[in-house]
Amino acid sequence: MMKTISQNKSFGGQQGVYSHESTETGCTMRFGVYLPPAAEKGPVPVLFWLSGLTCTEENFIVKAGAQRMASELGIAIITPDTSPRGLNYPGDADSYDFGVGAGFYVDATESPWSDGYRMYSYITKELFDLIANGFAVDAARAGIFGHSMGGHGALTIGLKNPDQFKTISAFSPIVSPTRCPWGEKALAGYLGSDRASWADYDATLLIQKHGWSGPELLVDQGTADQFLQEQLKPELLTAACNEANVPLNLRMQPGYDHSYFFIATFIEDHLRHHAAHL
Ligand SMILES: N[C@@H](CCC(=O)N[C@@H](CSC=O)C(=O)NCC(=O)O)C(=O)O
Repeated sequence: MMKTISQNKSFGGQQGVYSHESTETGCTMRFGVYLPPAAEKGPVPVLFWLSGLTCTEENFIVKAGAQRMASELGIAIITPDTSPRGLNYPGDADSYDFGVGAGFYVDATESPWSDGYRMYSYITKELFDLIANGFAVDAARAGIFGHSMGGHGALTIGLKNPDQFKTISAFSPIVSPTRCPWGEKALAGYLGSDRASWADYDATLLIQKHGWSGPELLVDQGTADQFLQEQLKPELLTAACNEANVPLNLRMQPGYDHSYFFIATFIEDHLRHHAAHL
């Protein structure tokens, strides 16, 4: 059963926040839904936004400034949380890059995480179905985008589910979690030490394996991003796309950092990109 936390009129549409009891994560999950005015007349295309480390459903809603353009383009935006909350596994709140706020959009296989840290299935099945059946959206016209850890989530989920998500874009994504400290910590913790099992959650390896025949991948990356060299490594995405003949529009944006100020600057381009292909 879904509960309404808040509903606010925004640019003629409505920004809502809701909660529900999730069977995938075994806890109460919150998510945001922006519905443009066009949704009053019929189902609209829908974008799933995946946020980064430390975020809840709220960061994008209050910082990205996406509602004005989503209203104009007639597109809905769904903003899930980034992990289960309240499960209280030992150590789950000890660090910002693992556990609470850091689900990495995987289905964990290691105990105790495997019980509730099922963000891959949560997004692709449970939340997707809830949105498709509970809101005025056309689930056959869905896209996915995200930031940092959420950019990794958008790339990996989109690449693995091209029939479900027709368009993909990302801001400052972790492109290869098997080759950066954030990713190695998360994948080892959630999936165990066998690196072979990590490949299914690495966008560069998924591109090698499956390719991508949808519209070009749009990726924005700030050159002044504090995580650029150690964690994000967009050059690995370029190499994978070149090898697999996957169309990539990687835009290096001079002077921009990792923050939502950067996201807010270029969010319009991403929304237009998705709207043009959905
Ligand atoms: N606390 C950490 C970094 C936290 C951080 O920068 N989180 C980003 C996403 S990073 C990759 O997934 C974020 O979106 N934060 C929320 C916000 O509203 O800015 C540190 O200090 O290093």
